[in-house]
Amino acid sequence: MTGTVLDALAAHARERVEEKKRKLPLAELKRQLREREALSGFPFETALREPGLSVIAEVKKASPSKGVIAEHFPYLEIAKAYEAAGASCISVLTEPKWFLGDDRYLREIAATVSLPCIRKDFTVDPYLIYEARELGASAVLLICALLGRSELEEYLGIAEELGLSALVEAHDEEEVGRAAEVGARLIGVNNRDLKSFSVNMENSLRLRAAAPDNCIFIAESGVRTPADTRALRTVGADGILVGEALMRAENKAELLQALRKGYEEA
Ligand SMILES: O=C(O)c1ccccc1NCC(=O)[C@H](O)[C@H](O)COP(=O)(O)O
Repeated sequence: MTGTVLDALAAHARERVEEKKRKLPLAELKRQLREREALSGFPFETALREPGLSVIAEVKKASPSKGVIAEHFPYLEIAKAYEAAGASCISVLTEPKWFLGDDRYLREIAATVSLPCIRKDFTVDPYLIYEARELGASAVLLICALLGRSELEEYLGIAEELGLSALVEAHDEEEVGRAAEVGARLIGVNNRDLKSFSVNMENSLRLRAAAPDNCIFIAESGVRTPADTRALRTVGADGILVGEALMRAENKAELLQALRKGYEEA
């Protein structure tokens, strides 16, 4: 990859969108959506508002930083195990090149489990939001580093219209401020530095205070121990987004329970 990883991911996402539009133009996708039942009640956000630690469990086959995480990848079984373990929501990667994700994984998981799912992708065009709805998602990820203020507002508006929640991801104070200004109700702070790939929990611990008290605040990346969730509670975080640690855990229920216990003990 040349440039930053995020630049490469975004450039490839733009190419994917053009290909998707050639296969199914946006007007036709919108027409198909009009025939579907409206999504009401913002199920993703509602699940995250439950008391206690909210856990968004990620179905993640590979990543730019770790390469292949799961050679054997029974994605439906993994999603069902997350549901049985008591996760609040499921994150499904659909980025195909570096995360080895697939739209099909999202469609099938959303149709199989009763937990709300977020489409984890690099949303660089409204098409991906409409498509997320068509695939059965209840939420999309909007990354501040990829979207200017007006795009963030526009994309949030589209998500809202479709009944989808938007998890707005920030890495620093400026991005948290921008997320708050555009009215994001769900703000995620990523602990992974996308240039060095280093993970530092301090990022979400420090930035909680920069986000509005009444937003749902999610710590993303590198969360793996009860000590992490204990520290997150002390700063007032509401939830976590966990990929690798849960993917590698033989007993997902045990890890999830331990993470919740750490949070409750704080
Ligand atoms: O995971 C990566 O290597 C990565 C690289 C570049 C951009 C994004 C990346 N990850 C996306 C995520 O947000 C994580 O999958 C998610 O927060 C879970 O992280 P983890 O628990 O550390 O697997």
